[in-house]
Amino acid sequence: MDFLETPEIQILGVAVALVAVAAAVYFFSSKKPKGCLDPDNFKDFKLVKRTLLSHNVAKFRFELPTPTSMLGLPIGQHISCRGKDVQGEDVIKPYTPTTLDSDRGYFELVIKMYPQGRMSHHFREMRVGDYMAVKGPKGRFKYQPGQVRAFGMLAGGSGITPMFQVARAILENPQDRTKLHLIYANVTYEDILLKVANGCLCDVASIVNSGPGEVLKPGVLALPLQLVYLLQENMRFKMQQENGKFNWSTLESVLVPGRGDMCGFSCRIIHVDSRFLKL
Ligand SMILES: Cc1cc2nc3c(=O)[nH]c(=O)nc-3n(C[C@H](O)[C@H](O)[C@H](O)COP(=O)(O)OP(=O)(O)OC[C@H]3O[C@@H](n4cnc5c(N)ncnc54)[C@H](O)[C@@H]3O)c2cc1C
Repeated sequence: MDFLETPEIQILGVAVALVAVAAAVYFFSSKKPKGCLDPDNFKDFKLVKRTLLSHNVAKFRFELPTPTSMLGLPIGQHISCRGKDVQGEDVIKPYTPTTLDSDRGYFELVIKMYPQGRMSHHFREMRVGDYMAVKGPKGRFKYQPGQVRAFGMLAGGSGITPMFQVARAILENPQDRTKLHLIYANVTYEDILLKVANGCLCDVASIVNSGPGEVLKPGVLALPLQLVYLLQENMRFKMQQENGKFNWSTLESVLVPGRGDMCGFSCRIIHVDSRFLKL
C-alpha cells in the first residue's frame, strides 16, 4: 500500500477534499430556505407580540420556527387563518401579511377587529403565547418584478393589506421600475390602516408628525407611488365614482393618463369594473 503515500496521491486526496468542501459550501449557501407554509394542512404559529394601533386595529407578530426561517408566501398571495368565533365554532378567513419573505423569523398581520365579526372575536381574544392555525399560500395572482408598467390599485379599508405587500416589494427593489397608483377608500380618517410617512407606506404606529391635513392631500410622491386617500365624508370620494361604481376609465383618466398597459386590482371595494382582478 506504499503507493497511497506517494506525493501525487496525497495531493490528489487534498484536492478532492477541497472540491467536496467547496461543493458543500456552495450547495448550502445557494439553497433558498424552505417556506413554513403548507397549502393542504393548517400549521400552528405562536403569537409573540401584539401591538394596538387604534381602538379596533392591532398588529400581530407570529414567530417562525427559527430566526432565519421565512414564511414562504409569494407576493400577491394570502394565507387562511383558522380561529373560533364567540360560539366556539371554527371560522376560517383570508389575511395578507404586511411582512415579506425578506423579513426572517416572523410574519405580521394588521387586523381590523369588528364588534360583530366572527374571526375578529378570535383575534380580540388572542394573547401572546397563543397559537394561530395557518394554511397557504392562496390566491390567483403572483407578482413578478417588471411584469407590467404600472399597477392601478383600489383598496377599501382592510383591503389595503394585499396592496401594501405588493407596494413594499416594488418600493424596496431599486431595480423594479413598476409604477404604483393606489386609491385607498375609507369611511373616516381614523379607519385608515396604513398611511404614508417619509414617502413610504407604513403602519399607523410608525407614523410620526403626519396629521390629517398632510396625509389626506392627494398628490404625486417622489417615489414611484401615487396615492390618493378617499374618505366617504369627503367630496373627492363622490367625484371618483360614476353611478356609485369605480370603473377602469375613471382610474386610467385620473391616475394614468393615456396609457393602457396597466394591471388593476381591487380588494374590499364593491361594484368594481370587471377588469380589476379581485384580491
Ligand atoms: C385576500 C384578503 C386579504 C385580507 N387581509 C386582511 C388583513 O390583512 N387584515 C384584515 O383586517 N382583514 C383582511 N381581510 C378581511 C378578512 O378576511 C375578514 O373579512 C375580516 O377580518 C372580517 O372577518 P370577521 O369574521 O371578523 O367578520 P364577519 O363575521 O365576516 O362579519 C361580521 C360583521 O362584521 C362587520 N364587518 C366585517 N367586515 C367588514 C368590513 N370590511 N367593513 C365593515 N364592517 C365589516 C359587519 O358588521 C359584519 O356584518 C382580507 C380579505 C381578503 C379577501
